[in-house]
Amino acid sequence: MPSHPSDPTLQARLLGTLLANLEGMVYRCRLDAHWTMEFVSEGCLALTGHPEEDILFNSRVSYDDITHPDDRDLVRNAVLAAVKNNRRFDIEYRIVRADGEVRWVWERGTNISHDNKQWDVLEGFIQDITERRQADEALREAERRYRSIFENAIEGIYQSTPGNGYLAVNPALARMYGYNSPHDLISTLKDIEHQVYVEPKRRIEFMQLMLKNGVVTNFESRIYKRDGEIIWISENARAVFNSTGDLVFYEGTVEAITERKLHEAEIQFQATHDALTGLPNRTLLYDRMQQAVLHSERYSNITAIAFLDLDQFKFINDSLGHQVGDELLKITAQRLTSCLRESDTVARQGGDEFVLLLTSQPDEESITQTMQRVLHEVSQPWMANDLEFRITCSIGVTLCPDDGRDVETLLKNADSAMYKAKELGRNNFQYFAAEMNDTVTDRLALLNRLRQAIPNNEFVLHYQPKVDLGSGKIIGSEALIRWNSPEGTVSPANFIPLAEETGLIIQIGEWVLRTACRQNRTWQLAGHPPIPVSVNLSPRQLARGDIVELVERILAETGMEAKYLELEITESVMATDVEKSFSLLTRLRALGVKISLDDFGTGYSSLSYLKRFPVDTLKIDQSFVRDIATNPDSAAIIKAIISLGHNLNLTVLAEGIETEEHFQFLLKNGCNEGQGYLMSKPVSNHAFIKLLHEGIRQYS
Ligand SMILES: Nc1nc2c(ncn2[C@@H]2O[C@H](COP(=O)(O)O[C@H]3[C@@H](O)[C@H](n4cnc5c(=O)[nH]c(N)nc54)O[C@@H]3COP(=O)(O)O)[C@@H](O)[C@H]2O)c(=O)[nH]1
Repeated sequence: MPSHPSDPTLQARLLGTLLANLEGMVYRCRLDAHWTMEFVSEGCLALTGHPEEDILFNSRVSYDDITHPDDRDLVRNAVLAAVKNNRRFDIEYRIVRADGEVRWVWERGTNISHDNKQWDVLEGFIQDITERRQADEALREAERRYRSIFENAIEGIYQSTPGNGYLAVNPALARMYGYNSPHDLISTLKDIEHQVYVEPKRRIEFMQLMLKNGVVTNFESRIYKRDGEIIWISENARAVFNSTGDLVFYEGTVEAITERKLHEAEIQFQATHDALTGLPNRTLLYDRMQQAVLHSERYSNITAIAFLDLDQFKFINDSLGHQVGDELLKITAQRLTSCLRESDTVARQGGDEFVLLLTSQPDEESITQTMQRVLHEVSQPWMANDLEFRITCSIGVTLCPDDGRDVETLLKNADSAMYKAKELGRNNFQYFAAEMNDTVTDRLALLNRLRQAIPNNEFVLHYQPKVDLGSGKIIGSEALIRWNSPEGTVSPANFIPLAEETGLIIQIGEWVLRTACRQNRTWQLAGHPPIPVSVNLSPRQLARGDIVELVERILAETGMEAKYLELEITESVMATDVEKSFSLLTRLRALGVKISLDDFGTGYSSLSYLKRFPVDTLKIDQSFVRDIATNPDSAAIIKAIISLGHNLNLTVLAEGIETEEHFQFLLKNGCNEGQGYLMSKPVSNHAFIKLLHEGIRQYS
């Protein structure tokens, strides 16, 4: 028969079972100096390591002894306070077990009323909570660590709400965004989308990515700092959901990447721009051209590609030095840029070649106007070494889609048109025409043949007499090269510029100098009246700097006296590297060689140099002579040159005299000497000897 729950025997047995199996110790003790135990449950041994009988009535050890010395006051104060206030006490403290191990315990108890008035009695329960305390401590430690990371991280850390505000940010993020403290940031930024992101749509993209993937990685954006400064940041973040799957907040890290971005931009810029001029380079040009071609095709508008080459740049670079050459390229880059719209592109193709990309052009007229502007701007004077210079350019223009629909073709066509512009006297622009491509092929073929001309003995010299205008007597000769190529005679006007461009002129010029001196000496040895021979000196020959040695060597080789050699240089040679030219010409003069300034009046050199430079003769350019009758300006210029020359004690020679009228005008105005078809065209060596003997027609 089952016992009734109120049966005292049953209750005692249940209580005994409970006490025996409790993890901890039930006790009854006196509130005295030793916490004298009157009763302890079976758990005493497990808790303290002491058997019950050792503790009861302090037989071997008191509970006060077991209490950790550092915690005894704490325990006593807590118990006394509770007793005084008639409350339960509830304390955590340490005990020292029999084996010396320190354990944390949790004690709850109360003062109970009883008949003995000698001492108060406490009843309670003491439980080992060491594991929990350790777990709590570990948790607190972990929290401390994470807080330290949060507080001291260099990266910004945040939690933000989908509602556009911040829940928490660390000091690094506040600093990064220019705020005094995390609180300052959180209370100011209530609308992340507009207050933080420079492009507010980035916040929307951020949220969309979160919705789709739950994370964003390396999410790079530009953001406003508190003072309005814009910086680049990179975010790594994740969405945090609650147990029911609702989005609670986003949390993530922020890295300031402005420096990296600037560095990347710098690298990108370097990869796509020319280091000297800062202009887009070939890579970027091709890219933009490709886009422009597509645009032209889609919207049926014109894209113009202009290939521009500086005239005489190589000469300037060689003679004035690379620093001046670089300066000129930079100035040209600026001038070109100033002529175009922002949407157009000026690129440096390499060397002294530039490409202009003009998009969405309304018509050819507008392109023509731009090209005229470019020619004008490029030819403006510029200063180097305190000297004023001018340089011109030649431009080839091709149109998309009419002349080509791919980058390579368009550039090739523009290049061909540029060569045409060079051929037509430089300082002009030409639109591409299909037949121009043949010209480029022809040029390459010509160059190949030109290389073989000296070894194959294909050059000869012709001579044009120089005549004293007063007496009509031949007083000199100009050596002019002729090329009897196997394919026919090639005019020097066609191959000299090519030889100049490619440097072949150095070899050719040396051949001319040697041949002219040798033949002149042969005339003299044959008993013909000795007259000087003039040889054209290319700017490149002078720029090399060894011309004096070359002339000396050839004079020695041929036995010709220096006074019979005249070197014709152009004005530009004199005006480029002034000191170098001055020194070379002075040394040539010292040998006894004469110097004449060819094509005078067409260049830009300062007249002050004329006074200083060792020059003997001014050769009035034939373009002025040709226009004597039709252009009063030309006539006036001729008169001025004659007067200038005479004032400087120079001989003045006019070239290109083709008519009696030219002759009379020049004679009347005091020009000393002349050259031209009226007297004689350039003739062969043999024919010239004949002229020397027979003389030419007498004038005046
Ligand atoms: N560096 C070198 N340049 C040279 C050399 N030989 C010639 N050249 C240069 O080539 C250009 C063309 O020369 P060319 O066809 O020989 O023409 C010369 C004369 O034939 C021409 N001329 C002379 N008189 C008249 C005339 O009355 N009318 C007319 N239309 N042309 C005429 O002028 C040219 C001479 O020019 P210049 O040298 O300025 O005195 C030319 O630039 C030559 O310089 C060479 O060996 N080396």
